[in-house]
Amino acid sequence: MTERVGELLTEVLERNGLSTEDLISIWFTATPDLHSDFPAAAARRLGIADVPLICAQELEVAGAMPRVVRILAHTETELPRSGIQHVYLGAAAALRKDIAQ
Ligand SMILES: O=C(O)C(=O)C[C@]1(C(=O)O)C=C[C@@H](O)C=C1
Repeated sequence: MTERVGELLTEVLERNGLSTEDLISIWFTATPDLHSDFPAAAARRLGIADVPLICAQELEVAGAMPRVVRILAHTETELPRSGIQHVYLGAAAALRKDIAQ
């Protein structure tokens, strides 16, 4: 979990030209089958220490993709909404083919 969440956060920051200083808060969700750690702990291991973080469980919907951590990050940015890169790694790219980069 730590490695993959770190990878996702790093991609979100890099692809949007952001640094950890631009982060206001981050909301994580994990599917109900993930129990090894809090995604927020992975963020702190990346040095994101002074940012409010929250973890919640994704809805348990029949047929939903298992083993997914989602991040909703609130950030400072000059980018217009159309310029924001939405990051879906691996199989998760199938979840939002319309916005996954
Ligand atoms: O964007 C995702 O990760 C999705 O799985 C899609 C979607 C949605 O329908 O918009 C579905 C469930 C999640 O809680 C978030 C968003």
